[in-house]
This record gives sequence, C-alpha cells and structure tokens, in this order.
Amino acid sequence: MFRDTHDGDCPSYMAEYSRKQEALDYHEHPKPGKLGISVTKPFSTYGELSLAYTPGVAEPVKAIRDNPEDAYRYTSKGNLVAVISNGTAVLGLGNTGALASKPVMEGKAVLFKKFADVDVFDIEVDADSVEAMIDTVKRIAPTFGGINLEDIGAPACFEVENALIEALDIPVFHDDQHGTAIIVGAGLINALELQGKTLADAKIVCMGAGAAAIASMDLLIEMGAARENIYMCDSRGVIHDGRDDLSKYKAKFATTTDKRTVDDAMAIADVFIGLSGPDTVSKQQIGLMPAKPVVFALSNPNPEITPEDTRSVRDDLIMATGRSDYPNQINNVLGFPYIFRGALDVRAKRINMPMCVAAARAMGELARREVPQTVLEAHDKDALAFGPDYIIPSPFDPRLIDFIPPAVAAAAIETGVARSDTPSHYPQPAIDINDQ
Ligand SMILES: NC(=O)C1=CN([C@@H]2O[C@H](COP(=O)(O)OP(=O)(O)OC[C@H]3O[C@@H](n4cnc5c(N)ncnc54)[C@H](OP(=O)(O)O)[C@@H]3O)[C@@H](O)[C@H]2O)C=CC1
Ligand SMILES: CC(=O)C(=O)O
Ligand SMILES: [Mg+2]
Repeated sequence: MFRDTHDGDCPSYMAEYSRKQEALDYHEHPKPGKLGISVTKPFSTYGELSLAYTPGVAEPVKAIRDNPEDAYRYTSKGNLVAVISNGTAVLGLGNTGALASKPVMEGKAVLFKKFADVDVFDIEVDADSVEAMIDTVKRIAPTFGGINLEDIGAPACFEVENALIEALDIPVFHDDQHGTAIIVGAGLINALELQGKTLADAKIVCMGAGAAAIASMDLLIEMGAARENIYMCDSRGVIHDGRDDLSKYKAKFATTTDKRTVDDAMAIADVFIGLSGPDTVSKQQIGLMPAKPVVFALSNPNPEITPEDTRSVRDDLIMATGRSDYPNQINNVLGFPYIFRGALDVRAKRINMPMCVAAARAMGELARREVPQTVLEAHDKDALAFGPDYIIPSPFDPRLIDFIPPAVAAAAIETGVARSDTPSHYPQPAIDINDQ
C-alpha cells in the first residue's frame, strides 16, 4: 500500500523501487487498465435482444429525434461524463502527450464512479491546437451529460474551457482549475482559522501561474482574499506590474510591489500555495515565512517541498500536499465526483462560481464534524479530529455525498442554471448557501 512511508525517514531506494513496481503491477493485473463497461438491462433472451437492439431500439431513437430531451430518459447521457485530456499538463509531469495521460483519466473515472456513481468515458485527444481540441469536444458532446476537462495546460485550458462553456448546454468544468480551487478554498479557510489568521488579511504566495494556480486565486478572492495580498510566481519569479511578458491571464495578478524574487515574497507570506511542479521551494524559503504559516505543496506526484523538509526547519506550520500518503490531502478528488453529482442531478446548464463556493464551504464544514469510524479504519488510525493534521475531510468520508451535491444543487437552483428540481432523496444542505 502507498501509505505511511513518510512517518519516519525518506523511503530508501529499494522501498521507492518496490512502490513503483507495485503501481505498475496494480495497473497491469489481472486485466490491463482500471475500467470496464457494464450492461444495465437484462440481456439473455431473444426478446431482450429485440428490445436492446433492433427492432426495439428504433423506438427511443424516434423519441429522441422528435424530442432531444428524451435522451435523458432513454439513454445513459444524464449520468455520463467525459473525462477529456490532450495530455499537455499531466499531474506535475508536464506534456506527456495524450496517450500517456490515459492512466490518470482512467483513475479519474474510477473516482467518479466509486465516490459518486457517475459513469465516465475517458477520452484522450491528440489535438495539436486549441481549435482542434474545441472542435473535437463539441462534436462528441451529444453523448454526455457533462464534460470534465483534465490536465490541459495553461493558457490553452482557459480558451478551450471558455469556448466550450459558450457553445454547449451541459456543464463543462476544467477540474485542474475549479476542482483544485474548491479544495484549496476549503482547506485554507480551516487552516488559517487554526493558525489564528483570516483569509481577508493573509498574504499569499502562489507558486505557479497556470490552470490550477489562477483558478485557485480567483476562488480565494471570491471567498474573501485581497487581490493585493496575492504574490503569484511563475518560472520567472514574482508577477508584478513592471513585467511585459505576461499573458492576459497572468496579468490579472500583476501586483504593484517591490517584491521581485520568491525570497522577497516568502518573507511576508502567511500562506504558500504550490501549484507548479516538484521542488520549486526550498527549506530556506519556508524558513523565511512569518510565524504560524500555512504551506500547501500541491504538485503531484511530487510536491514543491516535502513535509519532512518543512518540519526540519520549523514546527509552527500547517502543511498539506496533494498526496494520499501524508495527512491533509488537498486534492481535487474531494471535489469533481460530488460537484458533477450535484450538477447532473439538477441538470445544471453549467457549473458557476456560486456552485464552486458552496462546494468549498460544505467541504470545509465537514472537516469540522466528528470523524466516523469508517474513515478511521480507512486511515488505520484510532483517532482523527479537526486540527493541524486534519483540515480537510478524508476522500473516504462517506458523508461527502450528503454534504457536497446538495450544496452544489442548491446553488445551481438559486442561480437559475438548474433545469430540474432537487431530487427527493437529497438531504437538506449542511450549509446555508445564501450565507456566502
Ligand atoms: N493537488 C491537486 O489537486 C492538484 C495539483 N495540481 C498540480 O499543480 C501543478 C500545476 O498544474 P497545472 O496548473 O494544471 O499546470 P500548468 O501547466 O497550467 O501550470 C504550471 C505552472 O507552474 C509554473 N512553474 C513550473 N515550474 C516552476 C518553477 N520552477 N517555479 C515557479 N513556477 C513554475 C509554470 O510557470 P510558467 O507559467 O512560467 O511556465 C506554470 O505557471 C502540477 O504539479 C499539478 O500536479 C494541479 C491540479 C490539482
Ligand atoms: C490532481 C490533479 O488533477 C493533478 O495533479 O493534475
Ligand atoms: Mg489534473
């Protein structure tokens, strides 16, 4: 199992080798890959053959031809999401190409299904331009109730997502942007409170200025952070208004400041959020931060800095990574299954900012509740409680499905993007979505 290897020293070379082999074996055996297709209707007689296929299948075809909404009634469209990548920003591994992104996209499909019973086709697209990507997704969109874009690098991801939202009447959601942002928002509110700080006053260094970074900072501003307190850094250092090499997306975060280097910014930062790549911040830089900092090193699979390294220089910080083998996993796995569940259940036309904020607030609230036995067992712990090592719910918390989809659905209805009512089996939202 990929867990508890970081409680003590760094894993040895042999342990690292065996972890890699274990991952390859998991994917290879007993059948290559992580997904299959299952049939949902009885299918063992001639009668059933004639219903599932010709002649019976012609009836739903004619119904949908005459009323496209009937696709939600007679096909799997309403519960089917496309997880689509062009492989240009796969985890923190960079541009691996479309084919090599497939294990990640299959993994996302597993999480959609296991956590929220959403069916997924993973689709890896060899698209050599933004236009080709947009065109491909538009053409296959009729199959799906929603589109989850994944691991598409900036700035292309912004153009692809915006064009598709405009063109399609189903939710289009770039998970690395908004999925990540929601978990960052939930975790940061809780971590800052534990450190005795507020989002409104916190000075934030965001390492990375791509898809995840820009959307996360947008959501934090929506939740109360001050734009002028954000120091976004790309591979050339602090993004400031004296730079003339910024895309329009980065330029939104160009602050008027005399800070030029990461060291300059870290010396005043209450919060470090890494959404860049491995090893992009040093122990010395973490040491520069004022008392009681929050450090989210979220690059996958290898963080900007490890918890072992941060703890070797200070013990007053709250730390999170994107990985499941350290405490505090800030990873979009907590978001996308449930956000789509809520959006699909009310047939939302899109996933808007209030739906994202509602998801973040519901998730943050859940971390404060008593931790159930099933979660303790999944983590092999005797006790877990809201605190520095538990700022965000576990992905194995069975209450996520009761907390997040109702909040998302309520926000969709409230903002007029839902096309159907709250399902009757939904519990009352655990948060008041008007109290944002
Ligand atoms: N934990 C989670 O849930 C998630 C984590 N992530 C992680 O976030 C990272 C970025 O993903 P994504 O936004 O999709 O990718 P993008 O390709 O869109 O953005 C990458 C950004 O990282 C910056 N960067 C790269 N190297 C450095 C460096 N040495 N110093 C400062 N900035 C650097 C790039 O700078 P420049 O603009 O100059 O090229 C770019 O702005 C990945 O590691 C990914 O695993 C992403 C989504 C979810
Ligand atoms: C978690 C995720 O989506 C990423 O690292 O890209
Ligand atoms: Mg991703």
